[in-house]
Amino acid sequence: MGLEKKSALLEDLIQKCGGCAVVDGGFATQLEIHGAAINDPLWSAVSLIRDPELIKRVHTEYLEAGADIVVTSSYQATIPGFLSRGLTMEESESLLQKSVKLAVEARDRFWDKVSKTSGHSYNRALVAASIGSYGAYLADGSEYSGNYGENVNLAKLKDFHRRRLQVLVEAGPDLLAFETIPNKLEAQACAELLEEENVQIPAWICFTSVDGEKAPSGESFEECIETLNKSNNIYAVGINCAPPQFIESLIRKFSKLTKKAIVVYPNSGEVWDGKAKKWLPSQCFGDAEFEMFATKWRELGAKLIGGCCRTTPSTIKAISRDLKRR
Ligand SMILES: C[S+](C)CC[C@H](N)C(=O)O
Ligand SMILES: N[C@@H](CCS)C(=O)O
Ligand SMILES: [Zn+2]
Repeated sequence: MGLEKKSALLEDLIQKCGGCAVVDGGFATQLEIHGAAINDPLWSAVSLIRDPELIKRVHTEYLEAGADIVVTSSYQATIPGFLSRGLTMEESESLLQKSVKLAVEARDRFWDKVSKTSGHSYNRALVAASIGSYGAYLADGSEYSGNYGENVNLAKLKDFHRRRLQVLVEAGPDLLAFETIPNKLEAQACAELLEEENVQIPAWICFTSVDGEKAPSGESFEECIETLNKSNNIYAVGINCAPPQFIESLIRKFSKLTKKAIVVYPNSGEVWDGKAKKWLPSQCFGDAEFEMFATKWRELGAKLIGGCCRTTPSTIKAISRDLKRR
């Protein structure tokens, strides 16, 4: 299936949902709720090695909560990350494939079950392969600073992303989800790579923001989005893993900067301490607030809405209830 047909699948889903589809919530968060220890350089991707069944369980919980799109466990799954743990190239690539396979299996099993029941309100979900930023791989919090140092240039970022992208594409997800991109250079690298590799799967590119106005690097979103607007591969642009109170004004800003669909899935409002590797208590929003926010974000034109870190299936249930009411 080519790019146009796959994009049409996403468009159909958005339409079936009444104009706005629900993305799942914090994947790592739900792993931790089930007791997974992910304080590790591979973070949530360590579960691909240790507990693949738990990954399927978490995907299923988000599907049950009403997610129309599930995001795979590959955010911090990288070939260099796996190699530096002593895995072979073959094993590393097989774990990447597995991240897609697990989500597809969970989706198919769930859909097989619910599509046979009468009166259900679920849609057949799509699987988005997560592609975390270079900063996520560095595991030093730099997905929230955008500061990759002077030695990181466009070629290096493309090299970092290339093989993982190829393997994930080969595994056949419905979508590609570039997550927590903190600067213009990496957004450009991802967009150019999609074209160079002739990828036939629609992608979204999500940035983080720590001030509610700009990318973490300090670059304006106008600069960051410019290259993305020219790309046929990119279906949606937006924000993930930033605090929810920033989202309203960022949707307003993005609507002026792009004709692409807008995707938003913020975290709970807590702040990641990259050194201590833990979430710091901050202004934290609960399910009821997310439900109200989601109504507003939809009115402002977001086409894909969900949650990121520290949100859970109950957050997604609240968002889904709200967005599918009309
Ligand atoms: C989205 S952050 C909380 C992911 C974890 C981070 N890259 C780290 O490894 O420290
Ligand atoms: N998809 C990742 C994003 C982390 S910012 C997760 O939910 O674990
Ligand atoms: Zn997150």
